[in-house]
Amino acid sequence: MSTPVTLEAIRRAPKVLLHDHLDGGLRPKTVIELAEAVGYQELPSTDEATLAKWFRDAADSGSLVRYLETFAHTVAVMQTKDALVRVASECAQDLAADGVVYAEVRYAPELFEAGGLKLDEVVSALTEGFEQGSAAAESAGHRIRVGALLCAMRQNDRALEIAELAVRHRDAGVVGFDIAGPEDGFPPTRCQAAFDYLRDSNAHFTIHAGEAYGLPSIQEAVARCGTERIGHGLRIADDITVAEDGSVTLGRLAAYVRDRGIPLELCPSSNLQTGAAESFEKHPFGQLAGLGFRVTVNTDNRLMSGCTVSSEFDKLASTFDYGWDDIERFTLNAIESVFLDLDERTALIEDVIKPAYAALRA
Ligand SMILES: O=c1[nH]cnc2c1ncn2[C@H]1C[C@H](O)[C@@H](CO)O1
Ligand SMILES: [Zn+2]
Repeated sequence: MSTPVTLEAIRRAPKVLLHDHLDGGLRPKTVIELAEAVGYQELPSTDEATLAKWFRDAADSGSLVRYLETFAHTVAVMQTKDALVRVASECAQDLAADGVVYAEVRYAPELFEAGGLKLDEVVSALTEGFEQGSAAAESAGHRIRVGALLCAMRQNDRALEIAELAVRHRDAGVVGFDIAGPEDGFPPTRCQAAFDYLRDSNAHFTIHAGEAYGLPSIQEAVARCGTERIGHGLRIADDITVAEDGSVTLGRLAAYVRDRGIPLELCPSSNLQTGAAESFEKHPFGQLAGLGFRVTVNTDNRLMSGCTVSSEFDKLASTFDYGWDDIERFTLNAIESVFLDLDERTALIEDVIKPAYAALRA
């Protein structure tokens, strides 16, 4: 008898997370304690449950720009080395406890300079935190490996500097690069020099595109910048036409993205909050998965969405009636898309993922 697909069983299944923001995943208790330690007075509440609800409600704004305003509070308490180490360590432990075996966690180093830390010190502190957290998780019986993605904020015009930082740290905890922040008005080609530099350096990157802006953003990210993966990318559905008789036609861009197997880092709960999708039922995840796009399941911001990777899988499974075969397929989609070398990927697939899903189906 196959194990029923429940939230509890999904939590025990090995999962791979490609799109999770460090500053969107703090524990509410940690936000409160760090704020107290540095004398930050602007928190909307110092009660854990009230603060957790405040983040979810404020992020549930229907606009990416308003959603992003909530990060002022988490970023404010992440300005010292100790705070960074703690936040990264807890992140690794929380993901491991949720059954994540490999995560690429992203953050923007340029946001953590206000307390006097240099960019390289920020990255070293966070790498130390991820390592500490992974060691603690292993002692608690959950094995996880965390790689960092360095984001440049689209509005700050520091992309090349951050890309160089990512390359400097690529053998020390950093696996790639991304651009984040407001999408409308900040097209990916504004950061073209950074992407050209990364390609010349054989370094990996993904690009947030097709979340708060549509097809032109995805087109630039793929065709001009040469992105390996697309952060969100759900608006690729705008290039898919379904006729009255149910027949489906893909436009050139959608066909290219699907046929090249370009991974989509989908984050349904976040999309509901920013107004990119109306509901789980209407989220393009189901359509894209059905058409053979390389879809993956992600959290984006666990604090702002009150979610985990397991809860996202659970909601998708109940909405689209997915079983273990589907959950394993999305997990394999993710591990095939990571910025790790082939040996490490293969070891995770053969030694961890496949045996676990075979057991769940048995
Ligand atoms: O979904 C998102 N789209 C664009 N930017 C985002 C999203 N979620 C978080 N960010 C921003 C806010 C964070 O401060 C920054 C780096 O993690 O990335
Ligand atoms: Zn994101």
